[in-house]
Amino acid sequence: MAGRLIDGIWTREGDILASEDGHYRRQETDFRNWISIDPGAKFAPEVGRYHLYVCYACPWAHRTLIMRNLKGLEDAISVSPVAPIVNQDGWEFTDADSGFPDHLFGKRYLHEIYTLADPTYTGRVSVPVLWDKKLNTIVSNESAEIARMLNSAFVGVAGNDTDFAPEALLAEIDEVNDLVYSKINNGVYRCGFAGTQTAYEEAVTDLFSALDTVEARLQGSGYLVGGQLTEADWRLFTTLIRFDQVYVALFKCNIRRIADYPNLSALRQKLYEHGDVADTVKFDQIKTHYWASLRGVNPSGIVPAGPELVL
Ligand SMILES: N[C@@H](CCC(=O)N[C@@H](CS)C(=O)NCC(=O)O)C(=O)O
Repeated sequence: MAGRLIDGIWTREGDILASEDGHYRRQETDFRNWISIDPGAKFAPEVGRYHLYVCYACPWAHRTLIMRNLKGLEDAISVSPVAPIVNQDGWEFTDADSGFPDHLFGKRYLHEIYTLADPTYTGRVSVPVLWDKKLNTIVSNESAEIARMLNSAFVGVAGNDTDFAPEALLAEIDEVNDLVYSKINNGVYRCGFAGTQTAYEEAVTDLFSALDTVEARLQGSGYLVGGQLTEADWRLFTTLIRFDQVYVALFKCNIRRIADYPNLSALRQKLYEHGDVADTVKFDQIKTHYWASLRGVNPSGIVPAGPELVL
């Protein structure tokens, strides 16, 4: 999207699409610290210390919003969502009246938050970002790791101590997460941002064969791992909820819809209705973000009226 920071200076670029060989590759993230209960840890789990910068449209940021919600961490960890449309200057805040202010610093762009943490930062400016108000720096901008920390590091601090990544199931959760990440969560982007017919066909075949695999895996208990609700289900959910509304048409993920898979539809419905999770799903922002921002795949920026939302 838009651009990136080079030695702390925002540099405009075109849309992120495929590499020269036609395949889309997601870049590794840079801030990889962990909040930990270990005595003497640099980042300790304290109420009111951390802040999440997110975009409601983003499936990666969505994981962290869901975990914050599931664990009852709303009062412990504050949030500033960026506006859903990305322009040439990257993710942007608005004034309070327009609904997307930076509650901590009143900045205009997310890249200014990255340079507060590291004035010479080089790299992509992505959401989510977990910010430490005490040390004034970024703890992490890797959603998988932020979600794990929110699940595991706030025991006794969180309003709800349900463990979505229990030790006994961890190996299997990680194994399912790997498949879901590479073929489904990131798989839809590999379809949408493919630059050649071959790269697209490879991605779309991988995507639908992985959807078939998880559909079969859900048969019986309705959950992916251990017959119980785990992080693996939540990580699949953020793609499922966007799929029929966006990915089918915009990213050409159109062999089948999630509505055509009974077990995946049931999981999508069940998780959407779980607790207050529906509050983290903002369909208007999801549609606006994808259709109006990703001009490389939708040059007009027109947001389609459909499909009808059946949930
Ligand atoms: N590895 C990151 C990826 C996050 C990511 O790609 N977020 C997108 C929004 S959906 C973003 O901010 N992209 C901006 C960019 O890469 O320039 C994570 O999972 O946290």
